[in-house]
Amino acid sequence: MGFRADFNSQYSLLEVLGKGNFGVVWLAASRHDPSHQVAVKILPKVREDKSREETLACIKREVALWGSLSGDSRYVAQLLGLYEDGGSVYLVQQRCYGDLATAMQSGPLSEPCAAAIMWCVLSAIRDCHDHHLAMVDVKPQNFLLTSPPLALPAAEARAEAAASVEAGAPPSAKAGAKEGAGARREAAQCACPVPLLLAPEHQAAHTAAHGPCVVACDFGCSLSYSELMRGGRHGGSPIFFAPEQFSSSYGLGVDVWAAGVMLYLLLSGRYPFWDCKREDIKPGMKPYEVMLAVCSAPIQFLSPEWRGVSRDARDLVTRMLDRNPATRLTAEQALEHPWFARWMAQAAHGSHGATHTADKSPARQHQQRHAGASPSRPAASPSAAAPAAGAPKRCVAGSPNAAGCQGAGGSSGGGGGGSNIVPVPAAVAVPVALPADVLSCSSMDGGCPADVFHHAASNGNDSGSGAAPSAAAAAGQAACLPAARPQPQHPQASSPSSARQAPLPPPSRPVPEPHVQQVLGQMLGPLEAAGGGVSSGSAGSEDEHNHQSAAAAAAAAAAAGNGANGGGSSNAV
Ligand SMILES: Nc1ncnc2c1ncn2[C@@H]1O[C@H](COP(=O)(O)OP(=O)(O)OP(=O)(O)O)[C@@H](O)[C@H]1O
Repeated sequence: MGFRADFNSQYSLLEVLGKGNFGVVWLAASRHDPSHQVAVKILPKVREDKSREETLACIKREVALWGSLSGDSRYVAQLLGLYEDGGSVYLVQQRCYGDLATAMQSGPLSEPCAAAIMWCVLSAIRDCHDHHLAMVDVKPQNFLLTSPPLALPAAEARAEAAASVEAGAPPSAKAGAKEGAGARREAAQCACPVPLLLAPEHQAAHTAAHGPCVVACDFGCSLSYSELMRGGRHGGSPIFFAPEQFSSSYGLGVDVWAAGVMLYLLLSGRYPFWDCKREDIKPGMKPYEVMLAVCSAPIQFLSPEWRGVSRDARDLVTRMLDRNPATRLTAEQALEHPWFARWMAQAAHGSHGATHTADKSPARQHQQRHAGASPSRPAASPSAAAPAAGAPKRCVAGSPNAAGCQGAGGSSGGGGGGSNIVPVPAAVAVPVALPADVLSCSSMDGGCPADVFHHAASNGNDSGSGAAPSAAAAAGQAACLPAARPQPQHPQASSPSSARQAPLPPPSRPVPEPHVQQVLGQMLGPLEAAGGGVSSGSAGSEDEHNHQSAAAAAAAAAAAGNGANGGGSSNAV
């Protein structure tokens, strides 16, 4: 593949950090400077379900897409070295500290914490879009912490603290019913496992040298713009799918939708269309159950976790979860939402400010404009009302008729004011079980893993009818697990005071080895030549954000006979 062949003389493997579907991620140290630690993803050159050539094509494609961003975006895990031997590929990358999904297991986060995280998520998405890439698989599992997670008090401790706040009623909690609810929420129920915007002593330490709190990883499902124009491929994690993702073509807006689902999760610990906690989502939900809920269940903020959450936060969630991709916020617009101005002021002044002078995007300028402002509410402090732990709960998606989504509900859908969703093929209604948790990247064609929808659609039935009645009934059956499980605890969880003693993040941004650019240059060449549309510069017009535009462009390209096929197969490598 043209990668370096001397991995073993450069690095020594220390311990396993995690396992993915295809490889193992190791912590490794440089042999020249053992204090220089990196993460190394070791991928076998042959996978069970495909040939060596197909496997290598998959790896090359992901590396090329990732590499086109890494280096240009500080919100993406940095790709530092590329090695191979006879049996494996070694992707040397920035050492991170677990994924966001794990870090947020202890429940909803405070608003400043969620804002700091979402700022990084949207910035990563914006940078992807500037490079003509759709991330496609935006979800907490694909954002890694850049510094060790902080220990949070156990759920019980937070509930206790909540009770004591109720009893003792500190001044902030007495300020008014509304403010009191917010204070209790922030104090006890919501903490911040990510070292940013925490106690003042932490904030002071988060100087400009410290980078984003989370970075994006895993570009295996990502699509270049021309792939989107050709109809994309059905990759990603269905529960994070935008409505248009259940149809044949979509655009960059799917990433903002998925980030909206993430924001809802960060603030409430729940998925937006199911009234149950994240860990209680029923495994094995059918694709059409997911689809009907995503396309038609109302977005509500009724669960107790939303009490005390600001109107701005809800407004941003609602605008990111706009079912019409043409009016949905772009990543850049989302970054300009007042909610960020409110909570990110300190972060902008500290960890995001001084090091971003080269970033001239409007979002960046907006961020700089607000760098001196003070947040109107204090950052989270330890204590108040944890949600009642785990009462058995039925999880029901909202009414399929509550909001329109053409194609999803047959005669019952389509009333939703401007939805331009392409009718969903009936084949999608074939009850194919989703992967265990409907959270995993479920697909790639073109040599990558098979997709539930691809699988369903491959029976050739492309008619837009037939899914609705039974599917609509089934949507109401999307259920939580029958009984809630205990809240998972972070292994280090102990007490608020131990949280305050957690180590600070590493200060500097890792620098790629010199060979990386050269190898990537060789890999990006074919991608671009194939019309991959991967760019190292910024562009990203409004049109590109609109899947209608993508479809129109694909149609025009097809008319011009340039090979757009609309069939969703990748030929990028
Ligand atoms: N740079 C990193 N630093 C620290 N830990 C990492 C890093 N990259 C990945 N990990 C850990 O390793 C685990 C597996 O990562 P990997 O990217 O292989 O899994 P995955 O998301 O399932 O990807 P894929 O579906 O492509 O196999 C992650 O869950 C994460 O905890």
